[in-house]
Amino acid sequence: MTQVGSSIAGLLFAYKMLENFLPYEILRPIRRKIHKLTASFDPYLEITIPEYQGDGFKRSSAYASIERYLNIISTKQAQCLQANITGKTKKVVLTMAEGEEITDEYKGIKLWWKSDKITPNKQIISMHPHEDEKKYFTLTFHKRYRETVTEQYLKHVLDEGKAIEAKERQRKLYTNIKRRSWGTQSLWSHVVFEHPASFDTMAMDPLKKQEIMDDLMTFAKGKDYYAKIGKAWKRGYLLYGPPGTGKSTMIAAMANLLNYDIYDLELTSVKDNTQLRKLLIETSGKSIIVIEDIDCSLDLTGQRKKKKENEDGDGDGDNKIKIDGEKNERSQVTLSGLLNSIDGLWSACGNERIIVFTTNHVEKLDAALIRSGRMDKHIELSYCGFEAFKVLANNYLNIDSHHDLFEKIRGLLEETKITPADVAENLMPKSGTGEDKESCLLRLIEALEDVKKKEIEKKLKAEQLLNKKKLRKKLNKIIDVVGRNSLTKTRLHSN
Ligand SMILES: Nc1ncnc2c1ncn2[C@@H]1O[C@H](COP(=O)(O)OP(=O)(O)OP(=O)(O)O)[C@@H](O)[C@H]1O
Repeated sequence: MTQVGSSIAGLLFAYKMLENFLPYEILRPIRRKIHKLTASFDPYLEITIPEYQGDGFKRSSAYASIERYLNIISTKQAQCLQANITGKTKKVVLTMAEGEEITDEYKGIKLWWKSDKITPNKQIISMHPHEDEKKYFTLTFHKRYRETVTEQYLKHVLDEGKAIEAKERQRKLYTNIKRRSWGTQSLWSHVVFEHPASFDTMAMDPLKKQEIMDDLMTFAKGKDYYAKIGKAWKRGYLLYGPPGTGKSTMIAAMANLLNYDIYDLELTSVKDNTQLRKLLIETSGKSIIVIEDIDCSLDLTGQRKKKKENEDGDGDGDNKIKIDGEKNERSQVTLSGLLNSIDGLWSACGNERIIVFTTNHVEKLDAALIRSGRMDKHIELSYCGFEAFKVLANNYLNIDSHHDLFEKIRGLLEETKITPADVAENLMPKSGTGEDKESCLLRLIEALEDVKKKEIEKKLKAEQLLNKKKLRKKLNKIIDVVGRNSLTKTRLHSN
């Protein structure tokens, strides 16, 4: 035993010496051999998770997830931490420093994690892209727990790490910008998505709001359910209503609730159906694909348009999108192309995606576009009611339940059609004027009374116009009858 021990010690010493001269590729197999030799005497097992896998070009996602998981434990345990500043938000993320060891416990099993790195000899030239730093984690545990650790614990660590990653990751807002030449590079460009909208601040009927939130949450948790029923994990929402009723705000609130990215698809910038399909396939999971004002992007007057184009000799059997570019370039995207691309997306890579169409004129949309299965839920966003107003009063003026002017406002809201955007505009205190809550509410009352007056005037005008039309119709009838009578008399006379 003494001899074996001293041989191992000798080998380890020789290995340490070699470490300074040999490149990582040669060191690795030697290291493995030494491990094999020592393992037969060691009751503990070791698993190594390197930062870069395979050809060394791609950072291992397992390493990233484990890093997130260990960050939580190491913040409490490690003696030496490394601070990293992330992204635009300048958030400080603490990770365990190299050489640090921390312990974890799972179902009564004790486990040791160590973060380490190999710094190769700088004099040796290597084509390896990450040569200067070879980080890795080692997990050590007793041999008798091999099964539980490899089959359960590692899965638990990866799942937890992924969940933390999803929570912490910066979400993105992607847009497809119009290009002068339709190149082959990625068609999306992105910025960090940091919209403050939430369902809490959405002004709408609370029951309807809850229903939408429940629907979204059911979808997000529905992975197994969608797999069970054999459907792609996706859901389509159609948001419709007049301008300023919160359609765009709701999309931001949806993304914030689910922690999804947003792909804002500008159809008028898409060259043709092939490019549209490419754009949709390039989108990632956990995302909301948005086509705003779909009635404006796509000529959806269906058959009428087709017929007219055919009459003009310009028809090719489908509706096309117009691009108002410098050369008035015309997009070749068609309605059927859009439908096929959406359906194709689900069959090709349809996991965890939401697609949202918005429109101010739902009646203009082609039935095929908004049928169930494509647009599963239709949500109407309408004029501001009293419940919605209360949310805005709380958002803008911190009035959480009641104010003496509320009753008057309730009455006026019942009689008028005003959008939440207009209500919000009137409730916002003007900067530098030192306006108090009451002044803002009084300004809203004034605006509501103004809207009411205009609506009455409009109604009166419409009534007058209708009466005029009716009168004209009556007069025409009388003239007609009188005319016919005189004609009959003349005929009788001449006979
Ligand atoms: N329901 C709402 N709840 C909270 N704020 C709202 C609501 N509706 C509108 N607003 C406010 O009005 C502004 C404009 O709303 P938004 O852009 O969401 O309306 P929209 O329906 O998408 O309009 P458009 O059809 O013109 O695109 C928002 O910035 C938001 O502050």
